[in-house]
Amino acid sequence: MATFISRSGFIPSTSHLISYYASFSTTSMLLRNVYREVVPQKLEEYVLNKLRFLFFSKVSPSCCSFIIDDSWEFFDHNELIEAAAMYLSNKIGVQNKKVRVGKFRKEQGLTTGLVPGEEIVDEFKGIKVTWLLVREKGNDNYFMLTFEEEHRDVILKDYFNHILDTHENMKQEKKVLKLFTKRGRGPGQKINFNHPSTFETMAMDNDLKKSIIADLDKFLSRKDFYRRVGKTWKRGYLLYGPPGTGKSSLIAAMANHLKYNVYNLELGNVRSDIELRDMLLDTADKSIIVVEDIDCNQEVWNRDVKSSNFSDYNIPKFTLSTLLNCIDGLWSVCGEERIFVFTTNHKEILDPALLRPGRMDMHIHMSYCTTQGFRILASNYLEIKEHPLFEQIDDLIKCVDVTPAALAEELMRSDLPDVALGGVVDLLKQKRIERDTKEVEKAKKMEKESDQK
Ligand SMILES: Nc1ncnc2c1ncn2[C@@H]1O[C@H](COP(=O)(O)OP(=O)(O)OP(=O)(O)O)[C@@H](O)[C@H]1O
Repeated sequence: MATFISRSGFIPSTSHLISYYASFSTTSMLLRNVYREVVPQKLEEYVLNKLRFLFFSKVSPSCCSFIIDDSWEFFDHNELIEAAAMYLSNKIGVQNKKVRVGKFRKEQGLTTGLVPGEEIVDEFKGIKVTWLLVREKGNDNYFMLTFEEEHRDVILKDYFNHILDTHENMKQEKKVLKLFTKRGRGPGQKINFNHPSTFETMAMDNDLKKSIIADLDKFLSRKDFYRRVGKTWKRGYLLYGPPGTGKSSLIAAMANHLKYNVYNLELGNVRSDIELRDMLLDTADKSIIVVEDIDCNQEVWNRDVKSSNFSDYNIPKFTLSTLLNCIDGLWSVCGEERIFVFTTNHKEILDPALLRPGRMDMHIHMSYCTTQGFRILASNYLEIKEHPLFEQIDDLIKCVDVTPAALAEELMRSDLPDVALGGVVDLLKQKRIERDTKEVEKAKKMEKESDQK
């Protein structure tokens, strides 16, 4: 058992101990208040910063430091500052007792930041790098990173590139996507693009889905390749299939996957080659440029009709060749990282120039729903993987043409799987009756025709 004995050998009583403690805590509170009154918080931060700075600079003779600031007289904004701030925001952890938090218009979710005086220890290729955000009176904040001198080259060449690349990826991740609708010259309409479609929610053949994702990822990673072979860094996809098979949904899934903005070009109102060129030039890098239902404007797509022949103001005055030349020619000199998507319900009537190899890199057939596709829809809408009605639905889907859109509409009618799937069975049976009736009528017609012969 512990005993308290004073220097004089006198053992203090409990009441003495309590009164000592009370007077000690009152004195310390008083001193703390006086300190707060006399030393303002900003001064305290300043002194602590200075001490940390001195400690960091003198931490070891084999250490060296880089400063990342924005006071370069003859240069514009130092991009490394923004990149470092975002890079470090991902490294902030429980060891950081004070953290800045913000929400910014162009970013999804919250953003965290380092507070002056706080440090972060990062590791790159086994090298320890210590970061400190420093606030100096009258100057902007700057970053100081300290590491062993022998790694100077790796830090300069590889570490900073790693930070810039990570920053670029993080920016893409946090980006709020935009949908631009362009009808001719001018900025057009711009809204936030919040389409929920992703490759996961797309009801389509799994192998096709994987091959599209692989193609997009390959495109993203081949910047140097395109440069080396002297080709424009762009890719074209032609999506074709009946209405309601998910062409628009697939474009949204591609945009969400790539984190690209979407430009929806409405070509119906474009009056001249120049207007078309301006419209295309007005689109930004890292975007998907969409022309939907290209089969709907036959005049536009017929390459035999020369634009100058049109006198009627209501008829579009450019041809498919103009569009294709714009895409091929324009971006070979001034654009990069663009995806072009054309959609059609009738591939068979498209101008062969568009279908020529090299024009649209990938032709994607969006087909009627398959049994595999239906499982994805059931999982999306009802959150179920199995159900006794699935077998019957599979058999019916195999023998009728039904779009994912029609099935999705049926699945939305109820949250109860029995009810929603019952509706799907009724829809498919109805489609089977329609199909049988059509086949009977067709057979009768053929019989009649052969009788007449
Ligand atoms: N393959 C699919 N996977 C998941 N949902 C789909 C799919 N196809 C259609 N849908 C659903 O049906 C709706 C309509 O589909 P969407 O507009 O993408 O079809 P579309 O082929 O572009 O039609 P259109 O040719 O008429 O423009 C979508 O919002 C989505 O809910």
